[in-house]
Amino acid sequence: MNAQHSPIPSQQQIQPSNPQLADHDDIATTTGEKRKRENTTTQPETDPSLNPLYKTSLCSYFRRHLGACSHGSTCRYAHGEEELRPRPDNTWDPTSERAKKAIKLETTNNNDDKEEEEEEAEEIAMTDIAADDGDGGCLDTGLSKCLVNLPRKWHSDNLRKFLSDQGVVSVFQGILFKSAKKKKGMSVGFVSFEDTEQLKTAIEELEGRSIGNKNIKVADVIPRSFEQKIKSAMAVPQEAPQTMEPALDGENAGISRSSDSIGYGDENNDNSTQDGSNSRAKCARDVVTPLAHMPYDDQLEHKKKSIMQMLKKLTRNARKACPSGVSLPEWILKSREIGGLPCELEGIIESPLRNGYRNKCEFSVGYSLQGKPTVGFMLGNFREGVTAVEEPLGCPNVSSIACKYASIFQEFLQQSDLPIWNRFKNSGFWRQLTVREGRLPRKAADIANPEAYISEVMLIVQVSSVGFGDDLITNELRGLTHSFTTGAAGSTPPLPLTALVLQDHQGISNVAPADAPLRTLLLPNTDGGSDVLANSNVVEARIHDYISNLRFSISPTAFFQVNTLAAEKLYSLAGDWAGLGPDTLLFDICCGTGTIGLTLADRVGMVVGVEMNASAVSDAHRNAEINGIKNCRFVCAKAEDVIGSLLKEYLDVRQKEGEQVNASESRDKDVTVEDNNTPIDDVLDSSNNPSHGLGNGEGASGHLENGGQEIRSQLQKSCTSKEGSSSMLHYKNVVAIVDPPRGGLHPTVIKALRTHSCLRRLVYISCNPETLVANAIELCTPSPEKVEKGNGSKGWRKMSSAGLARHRAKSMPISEPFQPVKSMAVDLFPHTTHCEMVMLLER
Ligand SMILES: C[S@@+](CC[C@H](N)C(=O)[O-])C[C@H]1O[C@@H](n2cnc3c(N)ncnc32)[C@H](O)[C@@H]1O
Repeated sequence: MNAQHSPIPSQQQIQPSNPQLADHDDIATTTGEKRKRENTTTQPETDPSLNPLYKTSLCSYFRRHLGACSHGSTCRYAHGEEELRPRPDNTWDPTSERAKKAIKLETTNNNDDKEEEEEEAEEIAMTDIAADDGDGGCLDTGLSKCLVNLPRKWHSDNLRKFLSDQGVVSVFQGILFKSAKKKKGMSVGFVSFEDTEQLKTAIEELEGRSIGNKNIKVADVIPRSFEQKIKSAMAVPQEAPQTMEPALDGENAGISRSSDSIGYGDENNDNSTQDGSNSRAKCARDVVTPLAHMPYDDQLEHKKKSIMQMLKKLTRNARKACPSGVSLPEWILKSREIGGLPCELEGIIESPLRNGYRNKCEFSVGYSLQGKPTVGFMLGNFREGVTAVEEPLGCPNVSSIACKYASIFQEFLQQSDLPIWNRFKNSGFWRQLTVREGRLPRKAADIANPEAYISEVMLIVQVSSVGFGDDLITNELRGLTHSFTTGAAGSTPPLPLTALVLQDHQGISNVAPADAPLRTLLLPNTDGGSDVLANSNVVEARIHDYISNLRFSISPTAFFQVNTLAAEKLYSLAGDWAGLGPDTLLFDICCGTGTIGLTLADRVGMVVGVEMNASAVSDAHRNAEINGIKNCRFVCAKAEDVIGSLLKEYLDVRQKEGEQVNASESRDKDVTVEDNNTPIDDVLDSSNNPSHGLGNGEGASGHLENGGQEIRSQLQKSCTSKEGSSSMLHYKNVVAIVDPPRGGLHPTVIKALRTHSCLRRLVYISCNPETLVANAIELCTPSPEKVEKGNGSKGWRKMSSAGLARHRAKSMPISEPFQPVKSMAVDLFPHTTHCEMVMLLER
């Protein structure tokens, strides 16, 4: 046997000094040099294919002598690309076509990345500049232009000098302007003008000019959000002072709330510049439903494209975060074949209802542009000094029933003795009206007249009662109740009215914490017979809706998807992708009123839901009961506080089962709250961790801010359920469906899901593709050989969510990554830029 070209690799042979290169005579290296044969000794023969380096290098004899290798099929080297196997570190023989392809892909992606970073930086800089016109105010887009193709090295002074030096029309004074701004490194600058005359002259002057070999382009300033567009069209209501105030709350600062509410601060706070509309937004319809001017098919196409852009970030960032020395996972290598996507985007499911689909609308109380007390949508952003409110009449996503209630309330306010909330002074009484609708069960065919199926309505009036006398309040509430009941009864057809709730909230923003006091106001008989007990607390307010033929009871502050029929499609898709069966244990993380788990309960062995909103959890229990579902357990806690313990509890039992551990021992074992990776005390501190910077809206403001002891005992109580413990032994398939708020999953939850290797499949439902991508980067990036410890998170505030995720991925404990398998969008929000997404991750 030819010892120098032995068909059987020896142990020595598989440990070359450079493990990337197999021990082979004359093997070509990456640099093209030929490596000398190494002395090897023949080892006892074992099955050569078991050797990790078997067929991981191309056979040079085979290549050079056109297929003639004396070892034939016993050769340990690959005879051609087809036989070639990846190396243990997942790289390919550097002389192979596959390796060359990977290198090419990496180079292209690096370039893409660079471009992406530049674009991102430019976008941020543009926004920074555009948001500040130099007077601390906001840019008037009507009197501003951006100049494109400026030298990157210029800063504002260069731009000002350039403008002053120009002048054919205005030869002596150069181009007149109000302010000119440019950031070094960007090719775009902003110029604003005092009046249209200045603007017109400047355009004439700049037309056709070039700097170096680049033609200057004068473009419209397209603001990042509607706020700038609207600003100039908005008069600050007469009540409010004309000064600018700093942004103080999520609602008005444009920080998104959960996707279940409608108001300027969330769904409406879109990047409207991407909707193809250049018209100035002047009405609530444009603000709330910026895509309403497009045919529905175009809206879907638009959403699909923007989701694709976002998904590509997952590929780019996971590749960038892939530790050196670890080869790129297959899904990244394959992404090139599908345009850089991490997996196929299988399409977008349309909403069964396009108009009036919202079952929940939050109407602000304020003044119209004409100074009239109004109930509807804010036309702009408080930060920009816009507090004007317009009636919701033209907004296609709002039902006519919700519009009617807004107008009944508006009429009432016009004669109320209590003041409307003033956002500048943080004073006043009436703040907001929320209309929640419950519908009858229906079939798809019923959607021809969807409003006929609205059978229940809950009204939630938010007030700030501090400083107002009880008698006055009681009197006003009596009048309010009367207005709603008579208004509802007097409409044609009469409006359903199931519950009227008062929410007392003192905070600056209208976004009330889950524990803001609620009071149910008794409604008089429709014949006006009984008196209104305005301060009664007796009746529990709730409405009902149906998903997949299950009845759901919903309390005032519990989350419920705003488009019930589309939500049904979303949940059934998630269920189909989750690979469910009788031996499945399904974790429903961020379960709300239990919708996902309960609608899928008949397809699995058991559901464990986790939700932090106590009312929603109590609804979930009630919903299980009214639908006769017995295989669900709901835990009331922040997911980050309990997920590690729950996974450990269930998955450890599985493992033990595999190890033939006595089942009764498992049944009786005490549940502990410690987690392999995050002891409970650490977890409880995690809200202080600055690296949790994904703007985890709802997640950040939990009502369960109790100590570790309380959570421990709560968990122990809920975890010692006999039923749960005894039946968990049968589950071979463990799946998680996560449906977090816009901020995405807490890092502790991501870490727990990733490091519990028994969890093989994860379905991620997201109302915010950006945080889905950020979370998926952490879930899908391969582990390094050695984890970086304590690399801090300095500067995390400035990082993009993807950058932060890459940073976190570095310190993720070594674990098998997930792979994106497929994704699909579901349009729950027609006429807006928002969309739900489902992504299947597997490992
Ligand atoms: C998008 S909703 C989904 C609810 C439910 N899956 C559904 O479709 O009806 C997100 C839910 O997560 C809950 N939530 C937010 N942060 C949470 C956290 N840290 N832990 C557990 N639940 C949380 C919210 O209260 C809300 O009910």
